[in-house]
Amino acid sequence: MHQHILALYNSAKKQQKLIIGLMSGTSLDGLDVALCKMSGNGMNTQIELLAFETVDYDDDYKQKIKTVFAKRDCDLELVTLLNPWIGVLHGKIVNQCLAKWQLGAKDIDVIASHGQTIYHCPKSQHQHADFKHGTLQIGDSDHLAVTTGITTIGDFRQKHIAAGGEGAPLAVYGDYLFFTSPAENRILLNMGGIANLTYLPKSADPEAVFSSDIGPGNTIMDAYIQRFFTPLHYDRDSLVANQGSINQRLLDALCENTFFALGFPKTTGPEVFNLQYLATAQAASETTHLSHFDVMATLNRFSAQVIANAINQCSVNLSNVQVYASGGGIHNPLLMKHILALCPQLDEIKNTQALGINPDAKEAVLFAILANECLAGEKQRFGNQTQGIPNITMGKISFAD
Ligand SMILES: Nc1ncnc2c1ncn2[C@@H]1O[C@H](COP(=O)(O)OP(=O)(O)OP(=O)(O)O)[C@@H](O)[C@H]1O
Ligand SMILES: CC(=O)N[C@H]1[C@@H]2OC[C@@H](O2)[C@@H](O)[C@@H]1O[C@H](C)C(=O)O
Repeated sequence: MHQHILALYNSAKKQQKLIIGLMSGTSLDGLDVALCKMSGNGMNTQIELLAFETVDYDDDYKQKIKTVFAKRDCDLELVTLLNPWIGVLHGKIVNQCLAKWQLGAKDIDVIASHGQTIYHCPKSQHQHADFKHGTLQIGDSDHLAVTTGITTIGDFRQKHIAAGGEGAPLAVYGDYLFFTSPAENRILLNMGGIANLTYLPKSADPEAVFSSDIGPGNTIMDAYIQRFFTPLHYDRDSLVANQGSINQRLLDALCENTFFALGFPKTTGPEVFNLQYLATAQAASETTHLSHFDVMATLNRFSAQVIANAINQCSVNLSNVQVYASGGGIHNPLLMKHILALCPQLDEIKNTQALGINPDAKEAVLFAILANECLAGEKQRFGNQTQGIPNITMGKISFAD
């Protein structure tokens, strides 16, 4: 037996494993690195988040990725070069974190690497008869494995598409295994660049679980700030949006899109929700004259409205629903205030810290759970195939040598 197969076999049998989850999301802000102590699998999954870092990307990284990110036309040579470059860069970041945590490569069972999404196009978006859903993450796992000396599990989304899903959201798998509770119906809401949610019934009935992208979280607000408030990258503490007023005509135009009429599950990305999307809505509503502050106030409300609509749609006819939020959007006070105001049935929106997981680390932790399932999982029912949740394990394995 090959030494790495044996090592994986031994890891899979271990009572406790150390898995590093890596997430680099659509906001391009940095790499989230979550050191997870994991035991069990399936519904018995236990996680202790031992350490967490977001290692900010420098401007050079952001510029390089933005050249190809969510672009239909781009330089294929650059994509080819970025794929290993990001893998190596992520590997070096892991090495820095390990040094800081005083751990060595041998202490870690596996790395779970999401990679960097550069394009996502479900069929509802590309509408090409010859093709099914498509998604592309770069930051090759072989390069991560060689750079760190740690077996790396990556490229999680392709299996999901191969088995009938859209390649996202994958959060539902980890959410179901770790956050399901007989005490209450739960909505796990993540607000990164794109917002998504998972509904977890207290019955734990896989048939009733569902998950979907919702629409923009921070992505259009971030793009607007980066364009008009250089050198800011986002509207920290809603300082800009707070200075403007919501323009109802622009808000209505922003809400006019076929994506919102689609039922759950559905997925999207900055390929759709971007500055061009805003420009089209401004032209349609004759609001091109608005101040930057009013545009930001309206964009903030737009995100809140689509998020609140999704929560309300999920929780109709249900009592005892608690929402647990995560992702960078929880730090945007105006966004949180609007969402709560638009969901009158909710007394509060908690965050996943109340369930023991740092809300900024949640997505990275979720990929660690997917890797744990790839390694130690058994046949598990997660959800209903027609709800875009095929019963599969995900991830491709890269050895270090
Ligand atoms: N203090 C803050 N005030 C306002 N917004 C904030 C604050 N902190 C973070 N954010 C927002 O959160 C974003 C980052 O969120 P997060 O890291 O969850 O995104 P992501 O993981 O890249 O996205 P996705 O989940 O779509 O892949 C920032 O770009 C910013 O818009
Ligand atoms: C293709 C892609 O990278 N999608 C991301 C993105 O960011 C949020 C939302 O859109 C979600 O669908 C997904 O990430 C999370 C981790 C998921 O798959 O659950």
